[in-house]
Amino acid sequence: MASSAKLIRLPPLPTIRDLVKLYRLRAIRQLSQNFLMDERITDRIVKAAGNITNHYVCEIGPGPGGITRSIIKRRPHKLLVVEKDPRFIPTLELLKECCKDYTEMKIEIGDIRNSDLETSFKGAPKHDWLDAPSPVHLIGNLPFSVSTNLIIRYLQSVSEKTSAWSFGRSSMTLTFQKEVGERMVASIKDKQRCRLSVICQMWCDVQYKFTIPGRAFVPKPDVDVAVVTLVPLKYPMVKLPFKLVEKVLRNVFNMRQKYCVRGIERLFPEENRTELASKLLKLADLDPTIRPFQISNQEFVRIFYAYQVLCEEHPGLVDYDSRGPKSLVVKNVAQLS
Ligand SMILES: C[S@@+](CC[C@H](N)C(=O)[O-])C[C@H]1O[C@@H](n2cnc3c(N)ncnc32)[C@H](O)[C@@H]1O
Repeated sequence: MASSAKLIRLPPLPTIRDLVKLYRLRAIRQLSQNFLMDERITDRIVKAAGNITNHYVCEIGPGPGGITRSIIKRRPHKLLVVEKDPRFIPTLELLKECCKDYTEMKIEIGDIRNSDLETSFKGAPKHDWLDAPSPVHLIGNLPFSVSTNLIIRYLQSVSEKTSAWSFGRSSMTLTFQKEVGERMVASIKDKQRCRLSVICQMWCDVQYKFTIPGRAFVPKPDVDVAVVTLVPLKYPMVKLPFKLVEKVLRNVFNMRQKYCVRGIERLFPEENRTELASKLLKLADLDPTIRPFQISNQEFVRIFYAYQVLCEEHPGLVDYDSRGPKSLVVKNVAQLS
């Protein structure tokens, strides 16, 4: 890799002064623009993604192109960069020109949440889910404002094998606020364990790679940043609809400090709550007095399947939402009897 990197002539990364003067650029707070200008760090992020040479890469939020340079040095076959801020077009066009002999680079100006990754990577080989991970990779120093929301969407796509995961087990190498990264990998009894930990671990092998100190960014954010990789599991821990799993976790973790039975009760209309919660716990063979963060992934799987059994017995439960209007409760109670 080191020898091929030498052959590539990339323009130098614009300095901060360049960014301000040439592009009259000011980091926009709403777009979470905190730039990485240190090549050693951007190289390390890309290295965390594994082998990308001749592969298909989507970079989310390239900004002035620090990580983009590190990606290009590794010569992917195709590189799609999705950036919301059009002020970066000239810098990105320059990079596109430099790598055109070996990497087909496409610049998409828009919101990553509207990007159709399946169409963008049309032509990439489709791997069987049980094969080695696919040659499609998502890499990004994500805007904090969208990162958690985006990872939930991507996990749903992983569970449904759609979007980038229609090509097989595509990997993600993304940055998060340090505390969010710690939550994603938190295991049983860890005080950081929450809904996000379990939902990530149901479908992916999640690894906290390293921490980037806030001072490495321009402008410096108030927090440190985690680089996390997620590779979909060959055999997901659960084979149930994403929405069901998400709903159970949302309710159980709603009462973090209380016995788990309290959160489980919220899955059921008030009138039948006690009876159905105790039935679920019996089916799942779970102690009602443990707290949500003390529940292992395997035990959560038993809870999901027990809830599924109850939903099949009482179809009205599927749409029941404890936050919903009272009328919904009455309707569901009627269906339960
Ligand atoms: C934290 S900065 C990182 C920039 C660059 N990758 C780096 O490491 O220096 C986040 C980038 O994402 C862009 N961005 C923000 N929201 C976005 C969205 N919804 N879709 C695509 N890009 C977005 C911002 O304009 C910004 O360039």
